[in-house]
Amino acid sequence: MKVDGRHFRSIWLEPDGRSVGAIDQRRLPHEFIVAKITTADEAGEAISSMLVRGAPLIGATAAYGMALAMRADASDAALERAGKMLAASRPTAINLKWAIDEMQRALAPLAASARADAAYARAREIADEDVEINRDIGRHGLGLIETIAATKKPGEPVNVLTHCNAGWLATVDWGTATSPIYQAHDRGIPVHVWVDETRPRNQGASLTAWELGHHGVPHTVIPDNTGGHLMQHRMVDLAIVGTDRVAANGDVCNKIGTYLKALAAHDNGVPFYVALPSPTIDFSIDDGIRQIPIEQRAASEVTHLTGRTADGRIETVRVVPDGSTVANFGFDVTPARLVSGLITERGVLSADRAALASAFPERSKVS
Ligand SMILES: CSC[C@@H](O)[C@@H](O)C(=O)COP(=O)(O)O
Repeated sequence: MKVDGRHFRSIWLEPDGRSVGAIDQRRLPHEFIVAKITTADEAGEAISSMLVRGAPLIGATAAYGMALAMRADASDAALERAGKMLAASRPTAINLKWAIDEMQRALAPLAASARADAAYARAREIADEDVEINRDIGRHGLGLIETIAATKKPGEPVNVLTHCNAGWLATVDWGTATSPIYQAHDRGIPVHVWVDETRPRNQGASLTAWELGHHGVPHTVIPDNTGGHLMQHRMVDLAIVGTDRVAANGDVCNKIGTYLKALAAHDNGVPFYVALPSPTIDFSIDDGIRQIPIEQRAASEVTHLTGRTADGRIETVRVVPDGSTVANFGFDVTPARLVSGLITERGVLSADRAALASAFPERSKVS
């Protein structure tokens, strides 16, 4: 997507053919800085520090991390070691494990001398496939927006609520939840997005708002607790969120607070859709609530806030009293019964085992 009129992906291979460029998402929206990742360890650190984040981008970064590892040492032991190190960088997004498995499956049968080139080629493919998948998610999700737009008065926007950042920054390009929105906007359908700020790290306020603004999509940032009120007053036509892992039964794990939005949507008859690429499906898990590991992050993400002062300095301030205990669960699970549908690259599916398995038979048999 575009940044100041110039097309960017969130991650790319640098012209030197070895190192990897990525937008440093910790600095947005205040500073647009490109980071260079030159080793597998740096790729792991980029994921755990959230320089890159969002399930599909975590997967693509891990794939490039495996390629960087193979460049340094293409032995069997290094292939195993790099996979373990990268897999430990964040626990919830299954795309991480998916990408590492893909890389190991492609590289293990090869002679060590052939592994580095093959690893860069497969990482590039994983990144390119993500772009195509997200484009297709947008095509399928567009139908949902078009149906609602047909019920509106001329010029009246379709109001979409989203949580966290499942935009192009969270993927390689297009985003998952945002892809239908961008495609509707690009076709001239009036869309307006309610952007949940998404405490504690504020991915909505900092990243989704930044992306939508750069693409010219009308949007309003709201405190996390606002969605229920908006839904009661018919100010939300549709909710679309992303996900870090979908269990085989259709349960959806996403950024903390997603479940509360799904409950409010259910109570108010607002359609609640989840957009996902197939690598986000974990067919090895049957019960999302019991089995998906939920990341717990540093207390400082809750106790402190970072922002720009009036004179342009970036500062971090404490907002919680000294001595208070805090909890920082990164994700929650929305039961499948609250999900109106799953927007995938192969169409909009019901959130259940049969629909997932029949749309992705090759994946459902593997795990
Ligand atoms: C297309 S991204 C889907 C999810 O990864 C996204 O909604 C999300 O929760 C991201 O969480 P984050 O902690 O910022 O990595």
